[in-house]
Amino acid sequence: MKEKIQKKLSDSKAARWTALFIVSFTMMCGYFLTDVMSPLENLLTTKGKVVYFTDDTSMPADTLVAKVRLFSAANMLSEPDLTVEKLGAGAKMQYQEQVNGQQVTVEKTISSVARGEGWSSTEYGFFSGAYGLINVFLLMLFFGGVILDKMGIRFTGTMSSGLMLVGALIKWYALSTDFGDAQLFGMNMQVALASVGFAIFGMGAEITGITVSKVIVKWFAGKELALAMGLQVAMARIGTALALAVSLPVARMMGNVSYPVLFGAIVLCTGFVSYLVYCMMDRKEDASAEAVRMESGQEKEEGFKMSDLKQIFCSRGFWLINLLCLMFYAGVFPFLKFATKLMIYKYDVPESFAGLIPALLPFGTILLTPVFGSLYDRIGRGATLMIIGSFMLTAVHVLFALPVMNYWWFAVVVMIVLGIAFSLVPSAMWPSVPKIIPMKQLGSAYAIIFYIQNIGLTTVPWLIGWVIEHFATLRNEAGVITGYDYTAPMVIFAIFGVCAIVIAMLLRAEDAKKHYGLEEANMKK
Ligand SMILES: NCCCC[C@H](N)C(=O)NCC(=O)O
Repeated sequence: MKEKIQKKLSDSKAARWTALFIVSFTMMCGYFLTDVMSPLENLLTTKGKVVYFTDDTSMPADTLVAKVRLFSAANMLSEPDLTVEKLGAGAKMQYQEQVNGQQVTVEKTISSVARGEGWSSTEYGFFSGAYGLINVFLLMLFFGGVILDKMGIRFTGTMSSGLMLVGALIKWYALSTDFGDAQLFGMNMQVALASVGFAIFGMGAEITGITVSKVIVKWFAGKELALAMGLQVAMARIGTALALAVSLPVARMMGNVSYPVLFGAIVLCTGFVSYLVYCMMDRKEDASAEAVRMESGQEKEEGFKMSDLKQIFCSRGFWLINLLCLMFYAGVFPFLKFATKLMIYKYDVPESFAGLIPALLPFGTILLTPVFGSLYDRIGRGATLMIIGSFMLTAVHVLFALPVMNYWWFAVVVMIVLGIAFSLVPSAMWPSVPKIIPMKQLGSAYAIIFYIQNIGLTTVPWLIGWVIEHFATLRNEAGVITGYDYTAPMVIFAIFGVCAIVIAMLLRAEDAKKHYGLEEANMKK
């Protein structure tokens, strides 16, 4: 009689792709919430109500009331019974506006009215960077990696996806509440509390990120690893793209910035449940792997020891990946936080469409990341792909910094190029880590990379918010904001790109010396 040969659950194609889909869904929900506030920068940084017109322009409500009153007085019309509170969808307004140097009377219809929160650009930058606050300053990402290697995938992922949910709910509470002039930690109470929520969420999101990376290596090592990682990143990008595309329309429709966050929190609940489902599969995979080990008489793998960290810290290739990740991602994710407003003020895109142009970036990566991942699996050239991606990132930011070509279509083309760069580097970088660091230290290795990356995700939005407030904001004599000049912030982003190029080249040289195999295919023939 033929003996039954034990197989691991992950040897089944259907099982491993199902596991991938489930954990990627959890991550996608997290990415949605991460960027759900990015298209709301203009609304958050406007004080009082904002009026949206049917022709897709917007205006602070008190400015509109003043203009309409002035128009009525100048035209000897009876004083309109108009206050900011009375403005509502469907109302028709008449006032005068300068068009091509001439005063013309315009008639507009209000499509919706939403409440602006009156944050400063610095406050918005602080809030956006708060994502990595606990990860960086309380070293939680580092400890998260150690917890992952010590306590395992099921415990860590359940804890971290729960933390994402708690953080999202705090953020929603902060944004849906009017705290008046109350202060917390010497800051506007709403900004401070929303930042605390975002920091707790960010801790959960990043620990979930390293857990999901380890899950994928566990199921796909020696198989379609880069394709699987590419697909996971692609699904995550769907979350980012949806956030960028739907957030502002939802906020406008509901009249308040808190609703997109509430929607994100509900989505996250489903992500949490899907991780619990994955935990059942993970248990089965462990049981089947143990049966295979027993049958083949293999030694049990030694568990993670703190001394293993030394091996990680001593690898030059590992540090180069860290630095590349820091610089490359500093030029992408923080940029997305400010990109919608850039579209409005530099490229003159109507506010309701402005989020769609940055949304092209993640949408493009949805297709391309798995394509490049599969390319890396089959033909290799990982380090080269990273160099090309870094060149493209730099070119994109230089083009955005130029004071010319301020056309919306140009912004679209440049954003597509950024999408290609943002597919090339992640699809080659993440699957390269297991070529440098062994499996049992992988949780800690990914955690350290994410930790260093989070230093950028935290401090770069602070820097850019501050630079926009002090060097990019244009005001008239009365101190009223009239526009923005984005040259300085975009030059800063371009510098990150240049650093990424240099580091990616050093990484390729190191690979040639140490034979990590970054230029070789992942799939064993
Ligand atoms: N906006 C989400 C930030 C997630 C950062 C995360 N540490 C990460 O790098 N994930 C991989 C990726 O390419 O998104």
